[in-house]
Amino acid sequence: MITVENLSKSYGAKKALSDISFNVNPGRVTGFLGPNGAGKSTAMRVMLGLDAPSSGSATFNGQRYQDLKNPLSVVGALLDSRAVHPGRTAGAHLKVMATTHGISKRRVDEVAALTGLSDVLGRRVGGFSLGMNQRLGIATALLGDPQVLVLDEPVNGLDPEGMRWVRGLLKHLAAEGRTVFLSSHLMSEMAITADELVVIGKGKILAQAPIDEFIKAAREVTVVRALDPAGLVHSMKLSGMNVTQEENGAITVPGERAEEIGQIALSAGVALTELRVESATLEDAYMGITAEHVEYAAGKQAVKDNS
Ligand SMILES: Nc1ncnc2c1ncn2[C@@H]1O[C@H](COP(=O)(O)OP(=O)(O)OP(=O)(O)O)[C@@H](O)[C@H]1O
Repeated sequence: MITVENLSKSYGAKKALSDISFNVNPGRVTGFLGPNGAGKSTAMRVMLGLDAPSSGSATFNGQRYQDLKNPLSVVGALLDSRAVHPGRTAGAHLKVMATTHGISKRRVDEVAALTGLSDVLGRRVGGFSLGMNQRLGIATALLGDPQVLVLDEPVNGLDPEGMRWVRGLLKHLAAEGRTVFLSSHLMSEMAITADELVVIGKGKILAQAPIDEFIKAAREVTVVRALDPAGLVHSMKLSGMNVTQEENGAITVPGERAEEIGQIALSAGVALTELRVESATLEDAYMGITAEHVEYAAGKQAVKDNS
């Protein structure tokens, strides 16, 4: 379990994190989503003790990362997969990490096999593709067989097969009861990987919810087409519906209203050619919430400027 409480971080006058609080629970994959510059990497760096918070705290099962006796066996982290010395071989890197943290050499072979790196352990990291670097970063994070994983953009640079592999691995680790926390810009990937979402914008938490609820909260729309659209729109408006006629000829109404529209069409004697409810996607929900945040911020700024 990761607990982030009232965490703030400023770089000079720049507030990268403003009083953020959230929990990341075991047994689930939790996605950390936010636009560029939202504060995801800063939050992860502070959580892992690489940057000091201005105030607040982040703990792993109640302990700060800096206070953990065997950090690699509690928290596995991937922040920048290119941070490994390019002249070192992948095997040497993993062995050094294992030796300095009291982890057996056998575990190096296990994580290499798990991440598909067994055949390239003798190759220098400088010649690795971004995808191979990511695999090495994930192998390093798994070395200590940790209960918690904190991964910044783990699928960055992976091909579709690699992405599928990471997705399967993260779901498997969560199913074993581990806490998995990852950031990603890839909305489609997050939609099929994460169980839970924490959304951040401009250093503030905008939402934390199970991904299904998050998407459900975004607006659904009922789409209808008819042989006599003008007649149907007239009848729908008489019933008090908030109707929009789209340029492509479709008629849309906010919410799930298919049954009511079917009844109205029947009473009006209008034949329907299409009637369906369109659900929001993760991207719709995300764009909605981050756009609202931008509008809100602009409003606040305008008030400030006028005062
Ligand atoms: N060392 C630093 N010095 C000054 N400002 C910083 C520093 N690190 C981050 N920032 C600023 O803090 C804010 C948050 O940055 P951060 O890298 O955490 O965002 P992010 O959500 O990870 O973005 P991205 O998705 O682009 O990686 C940004 O405005 C960034 O410019």
